Amino acid sequence: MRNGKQYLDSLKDNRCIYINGEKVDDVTTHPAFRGITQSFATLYDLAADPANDMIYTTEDGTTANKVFMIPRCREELAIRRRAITKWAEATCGFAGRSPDHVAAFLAGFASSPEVFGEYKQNVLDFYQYARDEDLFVTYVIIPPQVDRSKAAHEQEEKYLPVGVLEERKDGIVVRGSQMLGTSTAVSNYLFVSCITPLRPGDEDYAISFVLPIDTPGLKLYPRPAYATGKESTFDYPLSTQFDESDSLVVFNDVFIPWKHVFTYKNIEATRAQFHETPAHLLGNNQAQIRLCTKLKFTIGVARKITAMGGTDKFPQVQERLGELASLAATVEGMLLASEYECTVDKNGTARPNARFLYGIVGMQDQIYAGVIKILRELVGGGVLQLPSSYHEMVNPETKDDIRQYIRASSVDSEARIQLYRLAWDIIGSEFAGRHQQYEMFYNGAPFVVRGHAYRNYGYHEPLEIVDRFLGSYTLPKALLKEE
Ligand SMILES: Cc1cc2nc3c(=O)[nH]c(=O)nc-3n(C[C@H](O)[C@H](O)[C@H](O)COP(=O)(O)OP(=O)(O)OC[C@H]3O[C@@H](n4cnc5c(N)ncnc54)[C@H](O)[C@@H]3O)c2cc1C
Repeated sequence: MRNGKQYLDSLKDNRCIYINGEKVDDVTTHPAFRGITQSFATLYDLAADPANDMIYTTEDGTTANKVFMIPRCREELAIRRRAITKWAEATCGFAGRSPDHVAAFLAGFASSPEVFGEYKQNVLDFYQYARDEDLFVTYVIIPPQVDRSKAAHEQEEKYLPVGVLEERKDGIVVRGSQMLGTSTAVSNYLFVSCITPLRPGDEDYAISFVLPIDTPGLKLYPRPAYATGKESTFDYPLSTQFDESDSLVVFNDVFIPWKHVFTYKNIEATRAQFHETPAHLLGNNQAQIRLCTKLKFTIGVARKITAMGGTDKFPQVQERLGELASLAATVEGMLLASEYECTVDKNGTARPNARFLYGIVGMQDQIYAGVIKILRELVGGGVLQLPSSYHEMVNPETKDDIRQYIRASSVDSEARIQLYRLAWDIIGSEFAGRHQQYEMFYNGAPFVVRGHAYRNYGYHEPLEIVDRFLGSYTLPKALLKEE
């Protein structure tokens, strides 16, 4: 189990990241990444402290972080959920790609290694290595947006999505790009593959591999950072601490040794790694645990704001709070149902129930947007009736006005501004806007996630009920005789 300092030290390598016209020298000190690296360091400290109950004994007898656990029964899913929740609470659910997300995919891969055929030992070895070293692995599994109506091999140039350029005795060389590496800039390893359906002819893109972030030829181009230029956590509590960054990832002829290859020019294995193993289920289970915490946090902010402004006494406001409660409870209920109704597969891995898990995944964009809309409604213009920064709260020429007019009857000016600033970082800042985009797309476009819900519902039961009912009546016998 590594601690926060060891995590920070592990980031000081030769990674190649360009932002705002410059190459980043050290992500742990650069203003765009300093906040999030500190936050992730806190997660590692938290996990390393036995008091937080995040350490388990692995099947090999070593000790590791529970986020890497392969759950074998319902109780182990619950144990894993409690560990993931600890991390989610430390980031208020606002770090989508904390290290537990891809750890869940790796655990899922390693639990069904046969899916990887001749590369299965590579998968097992890397899982064990990542688990035992407590590595932070991120992923890019979506081809870049160029022309979505065309297959990978039909794009106007061969290496737009990442593909095999050369096969060598000791490994492969890949070229191209992939979107959109959340937290990749501050992680240790990257898992690269393609989760979107591949077609015959796409074999060069039907690959999966891992590589260290500082591999020569790997370049990251992050979007603008929301922490940059924000001087104070008091003014932007989430932007300054939890902006995990999203990067376009470019592979300029990158060498991958065979030991790091999981699937190779194999369309079926590249699909099956996600959906025949429990990887997609366990990864999405982690994502829903995080979402649960985020919704609880957001609802807590709404509850506090309405109490502070005295609006919670209005029945109309209570109704809106009730709506928030229903939305959050639905997510939590579906998460727990997926755990309760889990099944143990042929390899002895507990798989969260797909009907409930994908049922909620398919609604996530609407639920999150709904929660944000209600919070917007409840805060009114209060989130904009704030000074531009904390400076006005301390400047002798302005502080008395601020104290006098930005207040609530129950708390002082500072507490009110602090809470409303937080609300703005949830609903209105650039960070907030990106989070709406994240919850809508991180798992695929809305039509994709609802496709998962459709495919995994299990229609035998409803069809049986309908057929039984239809079978209970026919045309009147007398009429049939007349025919
Ligand atoms: C904040 C954020 C973080 C992300 N982090 C990661 C990450 O860490 N790793 C990673 O691999 N990916 C990540 N992604 C990428 C994410 O997986 C993709 O955004 C997602 O798969 C959807 O692809 P797209 O954005 O290219 O949208 P598209 O697939 O281009 O879809 C955009 C819209 O076009 C329409 N459309 C497109 N194709 C079709 C079709 N076939 N049929 C009907 N309508 C269609 C739909 O209206 C759809 O909503 C992230 C995305 C976001 C926004």
